[in-house]
Amino acid sequence: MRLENKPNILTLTNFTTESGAFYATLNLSYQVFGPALHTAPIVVVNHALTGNSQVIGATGWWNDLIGPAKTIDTQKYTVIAFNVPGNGFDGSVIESYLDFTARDVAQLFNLGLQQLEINLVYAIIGGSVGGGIAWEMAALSPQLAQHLIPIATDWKATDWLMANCYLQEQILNNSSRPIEDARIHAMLCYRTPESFEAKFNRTINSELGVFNIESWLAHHGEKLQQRFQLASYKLMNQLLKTIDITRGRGSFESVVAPITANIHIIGINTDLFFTPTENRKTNLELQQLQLQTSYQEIESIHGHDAFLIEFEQLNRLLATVFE
Ligand SMILES: CC(=O)SCCNC(=O)CCNC(=O)[C@H](O)C(C)(C)COP(=O)(O)OP(=O)(O)OC[C@H]1O[C@@H](n2cnc3c(N)ncnc32)[C@H](O)[C@@H]1OP(=O)(O)O
Ligand SMILES: N[C@@H](CCO)C(=O)O
Repeated sequence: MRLENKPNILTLTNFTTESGAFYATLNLSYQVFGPALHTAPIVVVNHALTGNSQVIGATGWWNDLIGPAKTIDTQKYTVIAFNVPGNGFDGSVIESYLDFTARDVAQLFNLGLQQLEINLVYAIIGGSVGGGIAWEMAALSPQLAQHLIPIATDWKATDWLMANCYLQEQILNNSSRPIEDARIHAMLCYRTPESFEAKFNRTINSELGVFNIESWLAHHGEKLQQRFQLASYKLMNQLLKTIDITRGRGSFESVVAPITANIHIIGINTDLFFTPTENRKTNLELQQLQLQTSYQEIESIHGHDAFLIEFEQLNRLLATVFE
């Protein structure tokens, strides 16, 4: 799948990943929405697993939150969104998905901002793996953002999340229909039993002669197969499982202490991937360290994907940050 408009491209040179892989050059693409760069406060938006830099527009994935006169008002804020190199939407190529961690991508995004002479942004916001990359960006450049808004995410992948990513990787490497089968499994993590019951209630798809939950899962599998590449899925899955701002750096306290941003954590009461329990713990630890932090929760039966569904709540929770 292509982006609606050709993205801008930055060339980053001599980049060594956390795992020691050397890239002489890497292309980092981005899109800008709203006022030109350097003419208004900047909001960095990080995409999630199957997203891209097209945050708004005909195929935009956050149109309900971002745009003219929306909560993140593109008449007031310049929105910049990078593509994760290798996400399949901009032609950028990486050698192996195993080379990269969430922190590497955060480092690339921060280098991209530096190349654009952006030293301070109003906010960094992202959902799921995009929120994890936002945490990593703040840990790498603690004074970069005035507001850090991690949604449906945390500063670390838990063992439960790693376990599901491992299963995703097994499917992606071994199945004869890797993208379809991986997406079917992933949908069980992105939603909840209550969400399925509310949608389908054991009904049968009379046209296909299968349960509606089955045809719905098959539909999501086929849809992703049409719009996403296998190598990109493997990479995004690898990024999800490697979120951890403390890896190789010491204690959580020492890593977060220098962060000057006002941290607005937004969780989802039914998120199976990044649980509200973990989010509350993070908020409490930040409070104890006297960082500027708050925790708010989206209430939804839909689980992790609620950050792409519950826009009324998301708009309300973010209104004060962007008013
Ligand atoms: C932040 C990011 O980067 S994400 C980037 C964008 N990501 C995505 O778009 C992810 C894929 N999409 C989704 O996960 C969802 O569409 C969301 C989260 C965006 C919205 O969820 P919902 O509005 O609840 O839609 P839901 O998951 O029920 O799916 C609806 C689809 O299932 C289809 N469907 C519904 N019931 C059935 C059924 N019984 N059998 C088969 N298909 C069905 C609908 O026709 C619809 O199809 P379409 O999407 O091709 O139009
Ligand atoms: N539905 C989301 C889930 C990942 O957080 C996506 O496809 O990107």
